[in-house]
Amino acid sequence: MKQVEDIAALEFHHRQGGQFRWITITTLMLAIGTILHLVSPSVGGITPNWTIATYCVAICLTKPSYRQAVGIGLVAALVNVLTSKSGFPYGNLISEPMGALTCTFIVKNLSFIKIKGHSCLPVLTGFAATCMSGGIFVTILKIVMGLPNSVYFAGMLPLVVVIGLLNAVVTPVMYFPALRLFVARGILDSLEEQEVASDHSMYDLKPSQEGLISIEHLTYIYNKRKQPVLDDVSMVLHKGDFLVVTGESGSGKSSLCMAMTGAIPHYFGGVMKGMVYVDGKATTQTTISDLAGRVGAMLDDYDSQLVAMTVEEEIAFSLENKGVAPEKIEAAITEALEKVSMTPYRHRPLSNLSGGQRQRLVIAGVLATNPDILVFDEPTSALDPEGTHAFYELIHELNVKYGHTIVVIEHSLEAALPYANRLVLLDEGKIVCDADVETTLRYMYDHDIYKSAIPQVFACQLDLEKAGCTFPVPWVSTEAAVDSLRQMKI
Ligand SMILES: Nc1ncnc2c1ncn2[C@@H]1O[C@H](COP(=O)(O)OP(=O)(O)OP(=O)(O)O)[C@@H](O)[C@H]1O
Repeated sequence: MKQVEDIAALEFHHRQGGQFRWITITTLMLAIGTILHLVSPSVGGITPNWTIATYCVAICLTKPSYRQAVGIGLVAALVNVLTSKSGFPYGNLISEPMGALTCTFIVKNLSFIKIKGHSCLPVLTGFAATCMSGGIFVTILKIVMGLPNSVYFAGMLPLVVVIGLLNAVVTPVMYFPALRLFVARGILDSLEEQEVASDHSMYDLKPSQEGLISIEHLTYIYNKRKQPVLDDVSMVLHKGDFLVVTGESGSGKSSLCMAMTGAIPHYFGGVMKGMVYVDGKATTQTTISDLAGRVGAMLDDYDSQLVAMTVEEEIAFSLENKGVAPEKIEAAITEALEKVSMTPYRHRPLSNLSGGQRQRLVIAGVLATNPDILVFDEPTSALDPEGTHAFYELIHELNVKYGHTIVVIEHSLEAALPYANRLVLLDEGKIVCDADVETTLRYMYDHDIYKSAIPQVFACQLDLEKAGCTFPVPWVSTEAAVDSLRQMKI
């Protein structure tokens, strides 16, 4: 395990949509391979195996998993079966997946072999995959067609090696222009970027502070952006916190929320520096689905999180999706509905629910897997004042009664702050204040940052203080103001 000296400098690159890149690139390369296969002249019966060369290029470029490699091999086999003039082309169905697996094995294990800093993978894969695939193909052909040993050993196998050598030349000849093309088009990272890219498995990553979520020197730049949306952000979320994050539009609140759920860096494309730890584990060493069991998120357009027909089906769907055992689903639905006071609506169709009830249902779906941390991105933007109040009462109960740790991204602070123990202020991607509610509100006022969001009742207290008044209790809510005035016997 490698030690990390400076976590602020540790990078993680991810290109959005990366999970489908291998399909795009392989399809394109195999199409080129098929055309070359059909039109290229053979010299003395010898021609490169274009299909293998092109899928080797695709595999070297996209580094697919072994399962994906089998898929690539099967597509290549189908192309070969359909275009082959051989007496028994069906051996391709075994030989091509084996060739693609060989290529993938080399890409995963021998990438350290370089000559003068240049990757040898295209040469190695071109040769080895062709020998493996060709060797298997001619062996099957010999058995099925009953060809004599002399033809097999003196003719077929040497021919496979010769074509392997040819492919060791044509594969790099295609690889480097293809790499330049895909990098120029923004589909692939350059080789230098890939060096530092998205593999942190070799690092020994541990948080320097204890907490449910520990964010350390996090800087994040979205793809095709130059400026970071989060700039050297550090904070710790403790068990039991009710944390409100606020700031001007575009200050990076949602991005911070995405970093806590793992969507940054795993889903959104971009460059992340620094680290986010959830339960002591670096998010770059965890998958989004693992994180979903620890951090439940409700997005601002929460309606898009609803997919089923009835309330019960909706929660069951979210549980099945997270791999919960069928025998545990019934009890988990009952418990989640109880927590959000939706038990009587269990069999209701979603179309019969109000906006607030739909939101409660999304929360129930999130709660069903019992995550410790709940993150809400602008949860009240579509609710009326009554709905907003009911929402915060519910979240408060989840916090104090059920022990969930809460993070809320919020513009309208009036309703949220009475329940919060911390208020974090973001400004242009930086945390400029992380303190108790009163301190952060005062900071906003004194530094003229997002002053318009300060609850009116607190702004009133600050104006009265300017006129020389002092109060025993900060007016973070109307109730607190009344309490403060009562104590003063006014
Ligand atoms: N997927 C994305 N790709 C590129 N840029 C993005 C992406 N998402 C957000 N941004 C940019 O990042 C910056 C911060 O956005 P973010 O949504 O985190 O801020 P915010 O404080 O939540 O804003 P708002 O209150 O308006 O929702 C903005 O300039 C935004 O345009």
